[in-house]
Amino acid sequence: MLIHTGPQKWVENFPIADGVRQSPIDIVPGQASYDAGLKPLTLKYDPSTCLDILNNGHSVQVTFADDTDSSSLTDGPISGLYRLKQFHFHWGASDSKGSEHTVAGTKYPAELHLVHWNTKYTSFSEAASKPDGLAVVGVFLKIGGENPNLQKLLDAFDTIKSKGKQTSFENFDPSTLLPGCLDYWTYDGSLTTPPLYESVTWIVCKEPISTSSAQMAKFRTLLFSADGAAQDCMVDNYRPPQPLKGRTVRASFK
Ligand SMILES: NS(=O)(=O)c1cccc(F)c1
Ligand SMILES: [Zn+2]
Repeated sequence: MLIHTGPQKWVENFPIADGVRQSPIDIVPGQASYDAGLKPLTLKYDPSTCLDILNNGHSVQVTFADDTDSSSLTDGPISGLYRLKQFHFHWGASDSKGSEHTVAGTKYPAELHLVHWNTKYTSFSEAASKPDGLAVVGVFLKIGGENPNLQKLLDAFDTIKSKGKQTSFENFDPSTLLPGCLDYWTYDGSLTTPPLYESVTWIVCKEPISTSSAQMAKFRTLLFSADGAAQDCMVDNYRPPQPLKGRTVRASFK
């Protein structure tokens, strides 16, 4: 029988799970502080840096070449240049849940995370444990029309169904997964999966992108389990909101 070691168990091996800047959080728009000093996000992605798509046993991840500044995040709430390393998703067993961040208690069916690391450090691995090491752009997915850009990812899922499978995935432009409006909330947080490092400047877009219910069903055909093991559907791979512990959430918009 299958034993799920969920988020409630993580504190035993990762005590930082009870830390002061854990993610995700519930974003309450009425309590966010508008900051006129926040710049618009500058996201410059080069599709030729896209390498492969992977089932890593807890999500589906698209990985990028990060040996140059070709795909980068600048401005917004950060200083310096952060390079895109990967993007991945979190989703639920049904369309009623799945996002990690919530907005005034509202859960979205899924959430996209675009993970960038600060080039003041020499690598993602070095940056991942530093307080200003990472910047993750979060984008909510809501049920609406079919998303043709998302479909390009979904079409690769049959070849990466089980844990550890990966396949080449080239010339994908992640900016096609961004909403038209890049208004955002930002706060200091953490990785939402172990090791839960408190190293992330979170940048959560206010505007969701669309996906269809059928496309969400495709996410749920992926497996947590490896080939040959008992099939365990990859669903509910989201951590619930964590205590704010006095943090301020700033808004880039009124
Ligand atoms: N879900 S997340 O906080 O974006 C994340 C978790 C683990 C590693 C990573 F690079 C990003
Ligand atoms: Zn994530």
